[in-house]
Amino acid sequence: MYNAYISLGSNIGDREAYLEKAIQILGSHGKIEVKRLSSIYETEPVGYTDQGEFLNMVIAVQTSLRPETLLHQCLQVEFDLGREREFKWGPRIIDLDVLLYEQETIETADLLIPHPRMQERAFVLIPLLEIAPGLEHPSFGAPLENLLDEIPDKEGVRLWKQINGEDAFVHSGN
Ligand SMILES: Nc1ncnc2c1ncn2[C@@H]1O[C@H](COP(=O)(O)OP(=O)(O)OP(=O)(O)O)[C@@H](O)[C@H]1O
Ligand SMILES: Nc1nc2c(c(=O)[nH]1)N=C(CO)CN2
Repeated sequence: MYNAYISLGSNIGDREAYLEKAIQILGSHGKIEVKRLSSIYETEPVGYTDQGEFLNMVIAVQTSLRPETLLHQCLQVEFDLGREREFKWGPRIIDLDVLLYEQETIETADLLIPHPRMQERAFVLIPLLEIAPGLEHPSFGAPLENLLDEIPDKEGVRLWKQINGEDAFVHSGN
């Protein structure tokens, strides 16, 4: 089994329901076990800023799937929930990114791990550190805490809903 971290984001419609459904679907095929859930954070949009606030969270999973297949499962969840790709960094009902897969670095045409922008995104690092304190970034060889310290503006990430561990949402096989 391999350990991986996945970030989720939504800024259209019933944002919390989309996060919840995405986690349910991901865990429903039996190959991905959701081990930990961060709290949900409400976050100001980064990049393209003329859009609504996001809900963001990070989950820790254990899986027998290799990274490419894990990515495909994530893209399938986006498809199942009806995501339409409008434009890069634009509004979306659901977005799933594979942040880390063990301590591997992967660079293929379709998949970059660690996620290439995770180190500059407080909306990723804050929930990730909540469930995985002490984790190191495989490429920089630096603790994620240090990378978060280097991000100047973190006020745009606010705790929205505290999640208490494993039984917060129904997941893994349901
Ligand atoms: N680690 C990764 N996790 C998710 N998608 C990835 C990853 N590495 C590469 N990709 C590719 O990125 C594509 C998804 O891009 P998408 O439109 O969701 O980007 P975005 O969410 O708008 O921007 P960003 O990548 O900055 O979060 C996927 O089709 C996938 O092939
Ligand atoms: N706050 C926030 N901003 C974003 C997000 C996101 O999930 N949260 N996702 C983006 C593209 O992946 C671009 N900007």
